[in-house]
Amino acid sequence: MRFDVVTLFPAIFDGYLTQSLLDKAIVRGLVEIQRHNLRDWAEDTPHRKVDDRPFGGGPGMLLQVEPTVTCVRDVDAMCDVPARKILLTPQGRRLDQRLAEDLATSDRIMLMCGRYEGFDQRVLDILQPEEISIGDFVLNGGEVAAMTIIDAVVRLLPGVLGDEQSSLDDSFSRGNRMLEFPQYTRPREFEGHTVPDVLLSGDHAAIAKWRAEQSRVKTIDRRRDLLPENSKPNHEHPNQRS
Ligand SMILES: N#Cc1c(-c2ccc3ccn(Cc4cccnc4)c3c2)n[nH]c1N
Repeated sequence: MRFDVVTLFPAIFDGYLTQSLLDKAIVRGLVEIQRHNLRDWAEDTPHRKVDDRPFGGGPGMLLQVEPTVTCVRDVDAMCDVPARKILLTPQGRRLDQRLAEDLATSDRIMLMCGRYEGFDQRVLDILQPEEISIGDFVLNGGEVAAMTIIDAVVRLLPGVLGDEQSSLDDSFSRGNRMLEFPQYTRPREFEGHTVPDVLLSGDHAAIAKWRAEQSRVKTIDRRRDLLPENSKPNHEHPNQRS
């Protein structure tokens, strides 16, 4: 899979791209991530300006339609595989595991990271990107959301996680809508806190039963909405692909 990230701050991704799981996936050719600085498409070259004040007044600045549309079209054309265009915005469809799994089926994804107050509306009208939000809180730009999407998607790609780390049993993965059971490792005791005896018993049936019960109790306590009898579909955003 290839990701193309359009951003005013490509350097934000430097540390992220060298973290082990992603770095290994890149080295193994399982994923490719290309960054594109929107300022490289600025018409006003001395100041590389790509933003301006909103018509009709209001706070802040908007990213202008001309450099953005030109950039996205140029980036899309850099590779034969057309990119699935995703625009990060607080107004987008909420990212969840189901959407991450859908995104993981794409061969190429372009992540459009805005800043300031976002993009001129004509960027959305012309390019028709899918709009995705990572949650009901306000960030300063799309870059953190883009990294979140890359993180959630790359771990789902075949071969990225070893079998022992399979994402299949994760909370939320592939329809699994239960929170994870508590986990323990060495030492067996720390400051008087011990490991549940069942986990040391070697009785795999009893361990499985205990873990299932722990997941159920935790889910009821914290995320009753995840239980099948309470689940509601995550309605697709109006401009979301089916
Ligand atoms: N995805 C996602 C997001 C964002 C987000 C994404 C892109 C941009 C570009 C600019 N801002 C600031 C901004 C502030 C106020 C109004 N509109 C925009 C962004 C916020 N915030 N929260 C999310 N879950």
